[in-house]
Amino acid sequence: MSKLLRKPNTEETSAGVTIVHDVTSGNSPLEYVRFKVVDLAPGALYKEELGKWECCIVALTGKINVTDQEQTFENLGTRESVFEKKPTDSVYVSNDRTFEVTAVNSARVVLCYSPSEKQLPTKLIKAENVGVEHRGKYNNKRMVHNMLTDSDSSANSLLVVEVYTDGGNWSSYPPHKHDQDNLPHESFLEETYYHEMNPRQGFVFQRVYTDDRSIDETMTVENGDVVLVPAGYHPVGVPDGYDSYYLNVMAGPTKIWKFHNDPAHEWILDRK
Ligand SMILES: O=C[C@H](O)[C@@H](O)[C@H](O)CC(=O)O
Repeated sequence: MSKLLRKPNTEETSAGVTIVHDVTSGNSPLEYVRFKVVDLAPGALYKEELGKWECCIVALTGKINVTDQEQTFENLGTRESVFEKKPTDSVYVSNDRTFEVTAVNSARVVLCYSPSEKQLPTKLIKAENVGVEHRGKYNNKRMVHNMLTDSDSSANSLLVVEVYTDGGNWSSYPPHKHDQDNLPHESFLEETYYHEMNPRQGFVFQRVYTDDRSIDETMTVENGDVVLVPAGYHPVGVPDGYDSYYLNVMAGPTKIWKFHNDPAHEWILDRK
């Protein structure tokens, strides 16, 4: 199995708290992005001290309360399934803070991390304020929820988006990359993909490849899987009959999303 593909690896770490994914610099090739998926039983509490990391706490499904020990946000979350296809609530918590998440009902929480030195204010990113963007044409259509974009000054280095791609369509396509710290031409952002499928038994194909093909992995990605993108192009193809969801975390030395399309496939964008 590709080293870039992570299957769910559940571990109950305390009463009602199950870690489903925990991507760190210690167990991945990523240095700027950390990623965690946590399942919480009703009433369960997850607590974390952040150190020099900032974190976007996403109420992926279910309802949660979040506190940074100064502010408390209650009943966050808008959906029982990501395939309700509506934005959800998130909370940005900066470095050197401690946060607690408590489940109001059964909840899945996604924790998105990137390095941070300058402490910024904790911020509730309300679902109603999440930008919804429809991209693409022909069989390249997808819908994007922009939770933390590169133009959002709420975070130091973190970008978080979620993408919906209906069956028979491609996204993160034409293939693009952002693996060179070469602004203004291209930025260097590492990336993770957290995937869900509807129906659950579905799969997508995701390729991660570099110009020199030093990385060239084509993966069958299933519900709940994570794909790591340390470098390279990273297109996703969705079979007919299934809908794809993924949540992206991106971070790098500069919080600018300046990608470079694979020249061989950029013509896709020119179709009338
Ligand atoms: O670089 C960003 C990620 O590849 C996705 O968020 C991608 O941009 C989604 C899309 O535009 O299809």
